Amino acid sequence: MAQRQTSETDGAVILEAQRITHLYQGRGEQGRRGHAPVVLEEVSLQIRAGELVALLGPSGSGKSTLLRILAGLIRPTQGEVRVHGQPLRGPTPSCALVFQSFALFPWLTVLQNVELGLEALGLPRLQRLKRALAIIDMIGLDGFEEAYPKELSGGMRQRVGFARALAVEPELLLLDEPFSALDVLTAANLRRELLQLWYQAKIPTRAMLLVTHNIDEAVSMADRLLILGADPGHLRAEVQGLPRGQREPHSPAYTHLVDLLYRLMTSPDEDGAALLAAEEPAFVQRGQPRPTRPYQTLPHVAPADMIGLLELVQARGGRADLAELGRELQLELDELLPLVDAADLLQLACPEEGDLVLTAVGRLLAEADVQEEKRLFRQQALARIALLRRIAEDLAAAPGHRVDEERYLERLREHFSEGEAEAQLQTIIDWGRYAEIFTYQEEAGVFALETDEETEEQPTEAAGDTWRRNIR
Ligand SMILES: Nc1ncnc2c1ncn2[C@@H]1O[C@H](COP(=O)(O)OP(=O)(O)OP(=O)(O)O)[C@@H](O)[C@H]1O
Repeated sequence: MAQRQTSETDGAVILEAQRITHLYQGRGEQGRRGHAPVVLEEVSLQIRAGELVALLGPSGSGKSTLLRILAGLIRPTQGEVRVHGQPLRGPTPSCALVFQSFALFPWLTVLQNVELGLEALGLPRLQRLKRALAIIDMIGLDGFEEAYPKELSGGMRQRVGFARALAVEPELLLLDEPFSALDVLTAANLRRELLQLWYQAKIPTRAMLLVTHNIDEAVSMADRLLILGADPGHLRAEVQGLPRGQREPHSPAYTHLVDLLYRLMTSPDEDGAALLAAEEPAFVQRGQPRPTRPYQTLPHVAPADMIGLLELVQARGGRADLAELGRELQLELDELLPLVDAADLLQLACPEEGDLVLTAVGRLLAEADVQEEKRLFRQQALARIALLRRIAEDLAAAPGHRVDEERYLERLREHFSEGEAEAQLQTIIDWGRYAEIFTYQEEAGVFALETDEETEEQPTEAAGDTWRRNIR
């Protein structure tokens, strides 16, 4: 592909975020003892003319929130965004967003959807129409001007999303996983066409910031990569991309960078910049130390899925390359990382130099029958997951061996948003049920100990025995 024509102003800072900290003071948080989870902490970055920057990070690390802050859609709790040195006070035509979900108005035609973005610019009707038609043509939607979104394939809908954003001729295009809802081939086509338009300077966009979960996408597109860590979201490392023209998949440099990124992303507790610098100083620009993690965060995965991954690794001799696993299973980072994170948290496997390596218990579990699998999972879960252990201990001590979930939700809400607190509890429920640590009565929102016929006759003592038997 042709290289992007460079311009005199390449390298000039278009947008700068200074020490952005954000707390969601949403409906769920108001009035509750002043607690609101910190979503982003002290994030500073710059986007310069001429570059495409990828923003990678685990699910929930605040990538979308950061993008919305940079677009002027959300005002950060602390810190400031500046566009060409001027404080950003709200949405600006200089920065346009493309969403993963396309976000089109179904009752408007393609042309009307694209024109909509131009209304805010206050252009006369004829000029709006001309500009919208030109961009529709350029983005490959010629002939579909009067079609409604429901008549279009996913790929074409996203073309409308791009056309709408590009119509305002933004200097900075903010892309929130724009290819992740598309099938593999459509995504590859759209990526290539976008880069072509940009490299050939057919669009006036001067820089792009791309949020992605796909490491291959990031390595093949980005000039620079920003890696966010979670709990709370912070900038872990800044990594130099490969020079354009040297990004052929499977080339040694490409594979090396992919491996490094997997390594970084699967070691959330290590100092990102230090880890990479030891490995490849030329790639690393800077990083920010991890803020202290306030509370154990569970990845939202089903135990069976994690065990499936362990079995696959075991079938390969107990060690497998994460990048290869991801590609083979067609799992993007937001799907693969939580599985790796769960296995690591339970000490069933650990990430090591871009590979996933089973621990001794992980190997046993991967080879075990269902009952033994559950027993080992239970053993690890009770040893490693503080909240599960707490519930198990409370159940053993509680009258009737029943405990209300509200007690734990209250605590979780002090550390997470309302939605995330509920999601954390749901994961605890899924893991605890799978491990047969407790039963959960959904309607009453109550945990109870596993009982069998014997325990029903003598609920108090026998149920305690069941739990004691379970955790052995
Ligand atoms: N409107 C909101 N109100 C309250 N909390 C929110 C809101 N939007 C996001 N959050 C929380 O903020 C955190 C960061 O969310 P965000 O969507 O920015 O992360 P992300 O890195 O983009 O995640 P993903 O990769 O899953 O899209 C999450 O814990 C999420 O639950």
